[in-house]
Amino acid sequence: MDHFVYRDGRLFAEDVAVSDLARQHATPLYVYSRATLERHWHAFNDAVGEHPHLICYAVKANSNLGVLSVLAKLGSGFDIVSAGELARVLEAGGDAANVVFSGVGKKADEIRYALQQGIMCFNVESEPELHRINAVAGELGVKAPISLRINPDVDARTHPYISTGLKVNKFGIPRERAIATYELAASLPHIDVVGMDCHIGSQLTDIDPFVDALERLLVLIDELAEKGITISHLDVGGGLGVTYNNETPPHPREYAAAMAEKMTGRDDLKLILEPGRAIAANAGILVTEVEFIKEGEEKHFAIVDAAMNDMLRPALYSAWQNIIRVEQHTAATPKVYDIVGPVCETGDFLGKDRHLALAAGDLLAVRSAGAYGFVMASNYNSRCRPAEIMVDGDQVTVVREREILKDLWKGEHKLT
Ligand SMILES: Cc1ncc(COP(=O)(O)O)c(C=O)c1O
Ligand SMILES: N[C@@H](CCCC[NH3+])C(=O)O
Repeated sequence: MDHFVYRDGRLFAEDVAVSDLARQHATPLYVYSRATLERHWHAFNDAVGEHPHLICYAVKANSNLGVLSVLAKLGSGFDIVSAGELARVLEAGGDAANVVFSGVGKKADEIRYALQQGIMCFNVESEPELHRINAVAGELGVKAPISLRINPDVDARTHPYISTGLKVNKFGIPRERAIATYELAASLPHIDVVGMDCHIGSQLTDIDPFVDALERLLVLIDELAEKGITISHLDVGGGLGVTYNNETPPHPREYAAAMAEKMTGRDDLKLILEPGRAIAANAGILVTEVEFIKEGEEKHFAIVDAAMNDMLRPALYSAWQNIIRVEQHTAATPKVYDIVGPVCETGDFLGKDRHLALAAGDLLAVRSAGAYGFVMASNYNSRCRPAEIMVDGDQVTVVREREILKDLWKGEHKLT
């Protein structure tokens, strides 16, 4: 069941009319649905079934405190890539003991903070990082729990910018060096080897590369055991895609069940999944207002008040996001529009060649905007970043206020 639906020609987020939200909170505006977040998280968690497991939501997809707090209340774990993300998880009520720390460039300060908070595990991406973690843990007089992120060299068949599991990618430790690196880790005094990890890319729409990667890692785990190194968890990363247009990714249930099935007979190996997009993308929309209709020589443009600084995916990856009217009724004539923002870049568009009936003042919703939407927003062109709102039934919470840049115009804040 979708929680962004039309009723009597008006788009609703759960039980609240999106046009009412836009009027009250101004546009551009991100709107999230609590029920959708919960449903997606449960789809993963329930499908794994009895096998010991933990869903570690990838915070980078959407680190809004309201979103994190919904997931923390469900007992979710979290996959983080910075100290900032850890601070957000803790602020939202998440448990450090359920946090895995990924990323190729962890700084010593970040490692120290994560150790002090007692995270579950560092997903280590290189030998120098291993030495750095060992040194910081030594200073603190503790042992750092680690897993190695292995690059399984499988083709995720996704956009080249978001494929991470190939030899040419900067991520992980090559399969060929895995055993030697584990032996190094096991020899370091302040390292505790607890797991193995991989993440092969994002927006995958096929199940085969996931299964392939998992099988390759299980072979490695058995080889490791023969060398006397036993681990207690296998983290297969995130990456499950969603439907933006006509993609047909497996359902989270199907994906999680397939992963769990491969773990049959290995009850001492906890399965960790790190979904981000598949939990958050379709739990959010970006609402924007048409400022002007501009007739070009060869194109019709709808200039809207959201831009690439609010939603970067179309500009960065030529990503296609569905754009729909917030109120279906209109007297306008349908035309083929480029939906563009006010930023001074030719690449500033939310959608191209969209068949829509539009007039100035109309509200539009960019769908599937809950993941890699606000988190990739910037202040480019000194624009304010949008407010973010959580809807729960008929309840509305402003979880992030619009920035105060507007107050600059009134002279109420000093520029720094
Ligand atoms: C290590 C790691 N885990 C999890 C994710 C989440 O990926 P996705 O949002 O595609 O599920 C990412 C991003 O691709 C990642 O780099
Ligand atoms: N930001 C990307 C995905 C990157 C995944 C993170 N490793 C997107 O919008 O699709």
